[in-house]
Amino acid sequence: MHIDCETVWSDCLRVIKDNVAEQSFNTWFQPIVPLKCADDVLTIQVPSQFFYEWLEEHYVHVLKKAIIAVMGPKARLEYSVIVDRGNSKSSPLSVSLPNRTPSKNYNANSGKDEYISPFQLKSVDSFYQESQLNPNNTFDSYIEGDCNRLARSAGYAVAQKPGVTSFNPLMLYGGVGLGKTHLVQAIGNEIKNNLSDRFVLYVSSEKFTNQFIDALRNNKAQEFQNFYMQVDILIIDDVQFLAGKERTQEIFFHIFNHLHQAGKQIVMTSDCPPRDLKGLQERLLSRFKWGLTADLQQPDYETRVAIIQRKMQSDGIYIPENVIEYLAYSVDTNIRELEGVLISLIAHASLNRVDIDLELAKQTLKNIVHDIETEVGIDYIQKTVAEFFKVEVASLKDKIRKKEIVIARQVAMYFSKEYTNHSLKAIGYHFGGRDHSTVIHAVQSVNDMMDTNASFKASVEELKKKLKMRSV
Ligand SMILES: Nc1ncnc2c1ncn2[C@@H]1O[C@H](COP(=O)(O)OP(=O)(O)OP(=O)(O)O)[C@@H](O)[C@H]1O
Repeated sequence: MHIDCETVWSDCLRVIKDNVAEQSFNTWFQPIVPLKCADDVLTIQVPSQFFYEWLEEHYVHVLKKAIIAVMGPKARLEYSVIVDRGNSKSSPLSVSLPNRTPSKNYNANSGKDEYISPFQLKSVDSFYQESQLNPNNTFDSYIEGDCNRLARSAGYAVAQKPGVTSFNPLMLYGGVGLGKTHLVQAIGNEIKNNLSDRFVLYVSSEKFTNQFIDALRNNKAQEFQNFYMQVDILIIDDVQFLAGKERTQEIFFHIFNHLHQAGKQIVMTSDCPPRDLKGLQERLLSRFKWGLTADLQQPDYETRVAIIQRKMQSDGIYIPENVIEYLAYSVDTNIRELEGVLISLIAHASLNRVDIDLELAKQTLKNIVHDIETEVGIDYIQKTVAEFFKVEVASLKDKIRKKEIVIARQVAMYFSKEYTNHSLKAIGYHFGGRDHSTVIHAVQSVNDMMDTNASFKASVEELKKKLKMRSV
C-alpha cells in the first residue's frame, strides 16, 4: 500500500524536532528528502554517504523512535544516498528498523514519552533507561580541564562508590552548555556498567514534574512516590526547574529524605549555586548543601582544543591544526556552541564535497555568528598581539615593566576594548587582575602613540587587519 511519503516524513520530523537540538535538526534533517513510503518502508534520500553514516551513528535512535511513532512497530527505513552531485543516480541502502518494540508510554500523536506509571516503568525498564542515559556521555569522552576538575573528580568518586562517599547529594552547577548533563550521565553510565544490579535513574526536573502532575491527575501520586523511593541512584537534572512548584518540591523532599536515609546516591544539577536558587523551599536548599557542591566553568583554550580533538577522533574526521586552533579561539562561550560550529563545519564540507580548511571554517562561523567582530575573544587578541611583538602571552598578564612588554600589553588591552564586549573590569582581569583604570590608561596611551609615531600606528593597523582577517 502506498502512503503519502511527504506527510509521513513531516510527521516524523515533528517527532525528531522534539528530540534533537535545533541546529542539529536544521543541519541533518532538513536536507533529507522523502522518496517513497510503501509496505512499512519509508525511503529517504540523503545528500552523501558521509551524511548517511553520520545519521546512522548519531541519530539512529531518534530516527527509529520517529518512524515507529508515525508508522507503527513494523516500520523500516531505507536510505537512498546520492552518489554523484549533479547526477541524479542514487544508490539505495537498506537499513532495517526496528529491533525493539517501543515503550508503551510513547504517544505517537504527541511524539513524546507520556507519564510512565511506576509499575509499568519496571516492565519497560530497559527501553526507558536507555532512552534516558545517552551511552556516549561517559567519563572517557568527558575532557578534563581546570574548568571542571573538581566536579569531574567528585563525580568519578561518586560513580565508584555511590551513596558511600560524603558527596551525597552531589550538586553540580554551571551555565548553559558547560557539560552538566554529560557529567551526571557519565556517573549514571559508569554505575550501570560497574554495578549492574543498581537501579540508576536519570530524569530531568521537568520530566519529573510532568510525571508527577500526571500521577496526581490519575490518582497515582502514592505509586509515583513509591517508585522513586526504589531507585538506588537518582540523577535529577536542572533542579532550578522546580522553582515555584510547591507540590512537586514537597514530593521531591520526601523522596530525597527517604533515599538519603537509605544511603542511596542523589546527584543533581542546576544552572546556579544553591544559594541563588530562587523559588525553592528553604528545607530543600539546606539539604542540597549537605553533600558536595561543585561548579563547572567556561572551558579555557586548552580544554577547548582537547574537546575538538576528541570529537574529531571519535567521529573519525581529520581537521587541520590551524582550524582547530581557530575554532578554539573563536568559540569560547560554551561547549554546546563549539560542538554546533563543528557539526556545521562537517556538514558544509560533506555537502559541498570539499576538505575542511581555514577558509571553510571562517565562512561557516560567519554564517553562524553574524557580528563576528564582537566575538573576537581576549585570548585570541592576546595571542595575536604577543606573536606580533614577539613576546610571551604570559608576560602580558604579569608585572614585567620592560618597555616592549608594556607596549604589547597596552596594545592588547586597546584591542580588547575595541573588539570585545567585555567591560573594562573584565579586561583588566584577563591581564593579570589589573584594575579598570589601567585599561583606560592603556587605551589612551595607544591613541596618543598612534598620533605621534607613524611606525607604531602602522603596526597597530597591521594588527587590526590580522584580527579582522579571521572574521572574513
Ligand atoms: N568536558 C567535556 N568534554 C567533552 N564534551 C563535553 C564536555 N562538556 C560538555 N561537553 C559536550 O557539550 C555539549 C553540552 O553539554 P551538556 O548538555 O552536558 O551541557 P549542560 O551544562 O547540561 O547544558 P544545559 O544547561 O543547557 O542543560 C554536550 O554535547 C556534551 O557532550
